[in-house]
Amino acid sequence: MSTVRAFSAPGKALIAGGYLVLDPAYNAYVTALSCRMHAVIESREVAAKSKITIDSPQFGKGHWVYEMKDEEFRVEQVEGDLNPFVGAAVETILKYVEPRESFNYHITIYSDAGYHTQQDTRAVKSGNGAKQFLYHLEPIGQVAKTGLGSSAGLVSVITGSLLSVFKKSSLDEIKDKIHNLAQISHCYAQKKVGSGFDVAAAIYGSIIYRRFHASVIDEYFQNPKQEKLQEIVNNQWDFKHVRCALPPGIKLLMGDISGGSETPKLVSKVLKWKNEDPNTSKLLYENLNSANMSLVNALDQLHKEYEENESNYRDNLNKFSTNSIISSNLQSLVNSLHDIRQYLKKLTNLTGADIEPELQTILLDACFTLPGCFGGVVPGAGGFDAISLLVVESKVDQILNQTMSDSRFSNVSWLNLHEEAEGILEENPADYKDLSA
Ligand SMILES: Nc1ncnc2c1ncn2[C@@H]1O[C@H](COP(=O)(O)OP(=O)(O)OP(=O)(O)O)[C@@H](O)[C@H]1O
Ligand SMILES: C[C@@](O)(CCOP(=O)(O)O)CC(=O)O
Repeated sequence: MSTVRAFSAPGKALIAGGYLVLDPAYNAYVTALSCRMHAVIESREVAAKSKITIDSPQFGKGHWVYEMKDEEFRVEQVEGDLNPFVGAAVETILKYVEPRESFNYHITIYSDAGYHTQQDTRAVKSGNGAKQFLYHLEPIGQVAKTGLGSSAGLVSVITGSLLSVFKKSSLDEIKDKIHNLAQISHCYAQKKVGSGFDVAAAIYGSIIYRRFHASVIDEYFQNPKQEKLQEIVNNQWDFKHVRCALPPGIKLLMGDISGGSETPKLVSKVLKWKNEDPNTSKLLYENLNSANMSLVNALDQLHKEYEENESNYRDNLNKFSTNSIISSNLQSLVNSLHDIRQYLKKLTNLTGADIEPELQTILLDACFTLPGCFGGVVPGAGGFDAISLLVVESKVDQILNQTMSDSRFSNVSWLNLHEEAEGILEENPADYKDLSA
């Protein structure tokens, strides 16, 4: 195997399951996106001390060096500002692998344009033209993010690339271990055990996801010993990640509202209300979950319809986009998106958290009148960040044109993104040459 290898992992949109995904009782529907995080890893001549260097050349001060200190596999950062996600990924992997031989790995990170604002950037293409990335002047912490899960992608590609080279393995052989390690590192960097759907999507791609129990990771945080880490990472975790993808001809269209939301604040309001009113919240969660599962079921039925009779399926999509007859499976898709919104709106009113605020309600209602639109939701934690629509693929250009001259959509920027259902992948290192010059 060559000494240079490259990996990429996708960003995500949580289409159904916001808030519920924090509870291992419920399933969520997560779509992996064409916006990906990349890592190119190279083994360099070993110096006096074993070390790992990480460069993120698209951002100011994007340079971090970590040295391994002793037989305890302790790591010390010797260059660069604090980056908790990079630090946690490096530290955790070294503790897990316990490398006995000296090493000197150099990782270069590249992130696709969709993760961050595109203002004040310069585009740089790789030598063979296969990849293009935007370069910012500011350090990463000062560049506005879009909420597609850059930290989950980052931790996943660092973990994936390092474990692949230390174990001299292909990704498929060690994917579950990469997942477990990345979840632990991501939680450690965030100082809390979250639902983990963003890391799971970075590793496994588009998935129906049910979270692991927080105790799996808490156990290690309480006893952060090497043996404990190895035991936990090597165990089979009790969580669900079933591959999924949108049915053919149906596209996810994401619109950026650039309003910004503070997810932790929204989550703490919802959890406070849930504790204070367990009966009402239980009923609402159950109803919201039924609507989420109706969406999953409608998408599944549409896949089946396509497999059974493709021309009939395509005909139904065409009829829907010309506002004529609507097939029962497409009607279920429309109904489920509508129901999800009703319950999210209820959650908004009961908790006081701006999950589907009035402005988003007006916008989503307007979207529903667009040609070929099945409906849409506020993805993830909701708020003023973004909207996600499901639309007939062949109508996308018409939607983009029509909304350009319609004042109801004046604060929406349609994102140049689509579903790319694949999780972490090995890439061709030649595609990243001459980028960081
Ligand atoms: N290209 C990158 N290079 C280096 N560090 C990065 C890069 N992208 C993200 N990070 C790290 O991840 C942090 C952002 O993570 P955070 O979880 O706040 O946002 P996100 O994952 O993009 O969005 P969200 O969690 O809302 O989906 C940055 O401050 C930085 O530490
Ligand atoms: C509200 C929550 O369920 C989803 C947050 O999703 P996002 O980061 O807004 O895509 C919280 C979580 O699962 O981390």
